[in-house]
Amino acid sequence: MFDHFRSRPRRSAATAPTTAIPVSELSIYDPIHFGVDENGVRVEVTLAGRNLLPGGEPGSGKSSLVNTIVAHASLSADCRLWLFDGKLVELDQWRAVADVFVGNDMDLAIATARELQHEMDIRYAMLRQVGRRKIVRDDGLDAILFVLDEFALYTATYGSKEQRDEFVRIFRDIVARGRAAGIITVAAIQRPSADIIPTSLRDLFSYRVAFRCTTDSSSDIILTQGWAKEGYSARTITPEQLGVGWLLAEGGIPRRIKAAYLSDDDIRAVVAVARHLRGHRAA
Ligand SMILES: Nc1ncnc2c1ncn2[C@@H]1O[C@H](COP(=O)(O)OP(=O)(O)OP(=O)(O)O)[C@@H](O)[C@H]1O
Repeated sequence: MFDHFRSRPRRSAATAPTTAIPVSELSIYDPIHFGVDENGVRVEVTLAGRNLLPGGEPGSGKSSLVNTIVAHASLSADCRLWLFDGKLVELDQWRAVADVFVGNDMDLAIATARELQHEMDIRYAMLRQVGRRKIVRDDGLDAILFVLDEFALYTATYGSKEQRDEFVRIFRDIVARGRAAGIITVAAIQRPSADIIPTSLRDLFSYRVAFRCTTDSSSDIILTQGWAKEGYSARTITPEQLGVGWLLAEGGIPRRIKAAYLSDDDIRAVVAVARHLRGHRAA
């Protein structure tokens, strides 16, 4: 339906050049492998049409989960990668396959977030024209994975107060309205606190993962007030349990998971395949 809007033709393994590594591409509409639960059962999450908030102490495993998600998205020819990496090291390996890559430049972060907001508005206008509410898999319009690692660097650290406020304003709009327009937001948060992630913003993320936290209240800030009292607290995760977290999905009961992990070599290998699938587009 929206074929004229795609700037890049969909490619498949069957139509890829013969020099391409023979691997079939994924779709961002497919479930993403997150890891296993405490019974060893595979945990998969479909992120299309959703937002995800991973939070927890430094070194608890947030970026590793984000890498797993970006890996899936990079192998999905129907997904563009808009990566904001405030620390410039967490997502840097994906730069070669990112459509957009923003580091610690606050002016660029605001301008790029505005661009994404504009893209969202265009998509809403297109949906209105055809009397539809949301973009779906077969519309022929790429989804956008919008990743911020680390969220608070853009909202509480870099730039002036005016810049940070402006960034938060645009970010909130994208998180609130983006899902129907095919924009999936993943925002990683260190040291969760109510001033960094107010409840009204947190609640726009229907999937959340609480990695190790130092207090019940910071665990509840990620999940929802009250879960710690029920026994679902990321405070119980020890520093040795890297990549362990509580996954809360759309109002269900938190599930303890051990996230999958990609080493730097694994990521390099995925990037090599993704470059073929994505036709070497780079940010
Ligand atoms: N699922 C996992 N399995 C095994 N090891 C892991 C896993 N997740 C993370 N680790 C280990 O923990 C280290 C820190 O993880 P990661 O960088 O994801 O933490 P983080 O929460 O993003 O930290 P920061 O907030 O400082 O960026 C990794 O370099 C890796 O060695």
